[in-house]
Amino acid sequence: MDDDTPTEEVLDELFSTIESRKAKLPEDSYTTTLFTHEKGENYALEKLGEEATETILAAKDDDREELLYESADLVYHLLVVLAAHDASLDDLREELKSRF
Ligand SMILES: N=c1c2ncn([C@@H]3O[C@H](COP(=O)(O)OP(=O)(O)OP(=O)(O)O)[C@@H](O)[C@H]3O)c2ncn1[C@@H]1O[C@H](COP(=O)(O)O)[C@@H](O)[C@H]1O
Repeated sequence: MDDDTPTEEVLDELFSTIESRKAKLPEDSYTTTLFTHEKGENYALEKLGEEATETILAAKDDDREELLYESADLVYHLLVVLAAHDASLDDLREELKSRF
């Protein structure tokens, strides 16, 4: 990811990186471990659940800094799971927009 990426483009840049990792599976990538773990998709789903729990605990503790940190972990793992199922960020945007 590029440090110069405008803040409003961060999610697109992150999702694009995740899709690239899924296609190329570079060895030195945490994202690759989520796509290739011996436990299969369960590993990424477990991580998603852990990050959701950690986000909830941060909110319960009223710890704003920790809430933002864990929310970022949660969103990253959610995007990996969406990519694993060939769902895109635009698909997610459309779903959200359909609820307006
Ligand atoms: N946004 C993230 C991101 N958020 C969280 N994580 C990783 O998710 C993991 C979270 O796991 P945990 O909270 O359980 O922490 P842990 O350190 O693994 O501790 P354990 O519980 O496993 O002992 C950590 O290893 C984090 O590094 C992320 N890893 C990568 N990204 C982005 O993905 C891009 C590609 O990363 P690579 O695939 O590694 O190249 C990077 O440039 C980042 O922008």
